[in-house]
Amino acid sequence: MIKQKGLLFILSGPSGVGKGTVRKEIFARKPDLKYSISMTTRERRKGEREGIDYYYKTREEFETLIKQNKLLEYAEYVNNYYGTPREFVEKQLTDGYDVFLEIEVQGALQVKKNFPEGVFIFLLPPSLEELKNRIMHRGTESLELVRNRLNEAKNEINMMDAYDYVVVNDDVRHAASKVQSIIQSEHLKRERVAYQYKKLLEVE
Ligand SMILES: Nc1nc2c(ncn2[C@@H]2O[C@H](COP(=O)(O)OP(=O)(O)O)[C@@H](O)[C@H]2O)c(=O)[nH]1
Ligand SMILES: Nc1ncnc2c1ncn2[C@@H]1O[C@H](COP(=O)(O)OP(=O)(O)O)[C@@H](O)[C@H]1O
Repeated sequence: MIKQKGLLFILSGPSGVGKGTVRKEIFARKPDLKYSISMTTRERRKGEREGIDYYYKTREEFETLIKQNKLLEYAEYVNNYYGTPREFVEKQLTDGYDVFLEIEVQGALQVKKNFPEGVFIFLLPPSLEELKNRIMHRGTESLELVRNRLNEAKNEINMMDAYDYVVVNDDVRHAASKVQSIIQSEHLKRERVAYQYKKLLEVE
């Protein structure tokens, strides 16, 4: 029997909406999914670990990876590069595993171009006011950066139509459950299509 390819899920949305938080909640539940660890040129934060949170690269190393076409997508975000390793994702999908990306909007739109069969999930804040609170409470940004990020968020929210699903991140556990339901329902959808196709062949 031919092994079915895995599905690719992309969780994206504006900065500060809670992508990282929701992703961690989903993975704490030990789902049957492979998380794609990104590469970045940003400094390693306290508590972060190489190969668990990110693969940390110099700008030079990252630019070599770009030239060698080793990234499925990449984006420059607040003066740092972030990108998804192509080989890991393709290998897991071919081996039949589902892969989960948590990336910003520019990168998600690149994946959409190259990988339209992916399942694109947009995480939306309950309101812009709440988004501002979340960015400020995270405390890693100056007031000017908060303002820039909010303006950027408005442009990013306009890209929502390009996505298959929208999930409001009102409560972390609730949002994580909604994303898990989407994953389940995409599997059911695929099984149904496969079943109908098999039936069709039987009739012939
Ligand atoms: N395009 C792209 N974005 C990524 C990737 N990995 C992480 N990001 C996004 O980069 C942004 C900054 O991430 P990070 O520096 O960890 O800070 P955070 O704002 O605390 O999550 C977040 O929106 C992440 O979702 C990637 O591989 N590609
Ligand atoms: N549902 C939520 N309710 C309240 N605060 C949240 C929620 N989701 C995330 N946060 C908080 O918002 C801030 C931004 O979350 P983070 O996961 O870093 O966002 P992103 O990865 O999208 O930039 C963090 O301080 C996080 O604890």
